[in-house]
Amino acid sequence: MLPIQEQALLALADGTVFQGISIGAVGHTVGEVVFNTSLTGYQEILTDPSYARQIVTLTYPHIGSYGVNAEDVEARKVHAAGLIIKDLPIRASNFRETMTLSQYLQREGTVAIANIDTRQLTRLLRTKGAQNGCILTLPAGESITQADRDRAIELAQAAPSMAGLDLAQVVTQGGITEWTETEWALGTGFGEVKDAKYHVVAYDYGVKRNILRMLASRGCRVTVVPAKTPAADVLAMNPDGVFLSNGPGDPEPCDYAIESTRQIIETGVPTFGICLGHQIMALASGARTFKMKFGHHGGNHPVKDLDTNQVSITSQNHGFAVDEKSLPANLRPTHISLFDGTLQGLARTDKPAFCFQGHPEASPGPHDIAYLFDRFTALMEKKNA
Ligand SMILES: NC(=O)CC[C@H](N)C(=O)O
Repeated sequence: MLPIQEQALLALADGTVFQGISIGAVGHTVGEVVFNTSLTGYQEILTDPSYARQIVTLTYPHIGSYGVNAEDVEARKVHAAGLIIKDLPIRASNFRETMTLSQYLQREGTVAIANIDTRQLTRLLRTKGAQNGCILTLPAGESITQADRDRAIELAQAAPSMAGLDLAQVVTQGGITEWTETEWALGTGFGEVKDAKYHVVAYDYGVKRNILRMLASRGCRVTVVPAKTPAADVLAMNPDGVFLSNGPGDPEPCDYAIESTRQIIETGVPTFGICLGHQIMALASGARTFKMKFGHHGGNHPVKDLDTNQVSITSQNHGFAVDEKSLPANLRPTHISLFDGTLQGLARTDKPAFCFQGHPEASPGPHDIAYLFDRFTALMEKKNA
């Protein structure tokens, strides 16, 4: 049960205002309002660093029913700027639960709103496109005035646009760390990589832990390095492969990442990029990116492998995409979205480098396309043979 039911407003930059109840921290938050269609995984979504400066609307109506635990996190803290849901169940129940979603949001200082007609909101975002918004909490029991509404709208309108924002350098970790933890399994929990076969250097632009775990589960010892690490420093570590992580914001202003990626690919070291990493690899190869209308966020996106015609149901979370018309001759499309035909995968024809726009580590989501991790280890195997 919630201790106090503070009220809350959700205002969009276009002037639309929704009224609901506060289920998180007191105060206000601003960010780009996006919708995610995943049925489960609210804790992984909240902690995904790619959601920095974004307020996430979950379209599944009941959120919070299994509470939160210490394991289902993709980073050490909540990165989403806020949360919008329809219904917070009165009771959370799960054998792994350590606290309720509401307690967690309060502890993390995350402003969140419930009792919102998320269908209406999602249709609005789908028709008009993603836009900035503000969640403003207000004391319980007091009537909400027009001045409160106007204040929330003004805060939404004053928030910076996502286009042009380099957020990778904001969320990247400070130092160099070694990652050895493998994937979680019921009964055994997390494991440790033993007798690692490959050494991978992973650029952290806001990396999700499950990517590192899936690499570790495939025999990789992973050295995680900050976003601005020069290519020369990475190459000096003698990696078998280099990984370019997911991350928040617009890929285009990340010139340091684009330049180091260009240099690394040039040397012929096997390179794999996911999401922001995919966009960085494309930019480093001479392609362009653009801002999508409302992006792809969810766990039910069909993607076609153009080499095999196989369709995978994938997890997605991106607001930018690579422009197919801008591809240079040495960048080959390997996957497309069956939702809107946008590019989902690319491979260099001249170097052992490939990338994927969606999330093969799908945490949460289906693992149909986890074969991309095996493709990466196969490239390293071939290089070392
Ligand atoms: N998940 C990601 O890495 C997102 C990449 C980028 N920030 C986008 O929105 O397109």
